[in-house]
Amino acid sequence: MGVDAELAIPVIEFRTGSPDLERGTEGWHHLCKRVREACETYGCFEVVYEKISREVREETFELLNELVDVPLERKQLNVNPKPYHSYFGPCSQACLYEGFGIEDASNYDSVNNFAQLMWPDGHPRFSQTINTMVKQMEELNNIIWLMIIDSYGLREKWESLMMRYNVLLRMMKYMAPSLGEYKRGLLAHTDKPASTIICDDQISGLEIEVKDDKWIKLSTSPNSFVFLVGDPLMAWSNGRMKAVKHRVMMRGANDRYSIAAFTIPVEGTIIKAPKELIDDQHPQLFKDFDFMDFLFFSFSEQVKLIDSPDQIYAFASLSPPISDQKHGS
Ligand SMILES: O=C(O)CCC(=O)C(=O)O
Ligand SMILES: [Fe+2]
Repeated sequence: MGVDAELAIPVIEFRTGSPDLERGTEGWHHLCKRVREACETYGCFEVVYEKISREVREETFELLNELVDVPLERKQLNVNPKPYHSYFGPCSQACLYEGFGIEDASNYDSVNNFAQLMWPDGHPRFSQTINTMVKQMEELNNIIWLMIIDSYGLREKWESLMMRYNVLLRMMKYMAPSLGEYKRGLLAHTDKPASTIICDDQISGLEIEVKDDKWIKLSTSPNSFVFLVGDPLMAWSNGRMKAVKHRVMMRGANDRYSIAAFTIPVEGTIIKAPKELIDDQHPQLFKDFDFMDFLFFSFSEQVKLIDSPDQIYAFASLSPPISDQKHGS
């Protein structure tokens, strides 16, 4: 169905140096409320975050341009047994898409190892810039997660609630379609990592579903990023937040470049809704589950026929749901 040009997702500003970013201030609580509302209503928002400099951002995209020119046999060295962590070239399901994966990319050595696979003589500027970019995106993600925790009144417990995670960086290119075409760049899906921060080069293409088959196209500014709630964060919130269905659709003469910082909870992490988010009005929707088991499940052959947003229900839903009273904590 159609793309609505009128509707837009919330834009939330995190102003550098502002007291609003100091935990506990009135401004902080106001931002927490806006973040929570956006995550519950849309499952995403645009965040204006100038702390990540335009220079680093522009250089990141220049480097991504260099990366896509690496010979295919080198690109194919980017392999990882974990789903969605490896290189994918254009294929029948996504003929415009190409993407690379760097696991634990806020760790310099991981980025450097990747760079050495792609460029046998190494590429220190790639390793440095990409690692800097990812560390700053991770910092942004941490602020947003803290806001989510505080927005549900769970401040006292934040240390136990904050999942430990690594950042999976994916660096992507979507080729421009033929003249006049409006063509799929990436299949509609909900994200399987806990949450995602996307940064693009202002060539639009990312669309989110606001209601059944009603889509809006996002367009970001050079200082903004898109935060997306993934299935595990939705399950953690006991269904209060929405895991947003999104896709990439390409039109026009320009290729699109984007990078995504995915939060991958560390091995052994159990996704479990805090007991404060379970009550009679909000019975527990999901059983506690191991994040990695879910990730492997959602990319397995048996699951291919299940629509992406339904996979988490197939994997972990409790039916009937159980309220706190019956379940205890
Ligand atoms: O490239 C984009 O804008 C979106 C990428 C995405 O949704 C994904 O890799 O899961
Ligand atoms: Fe996605």
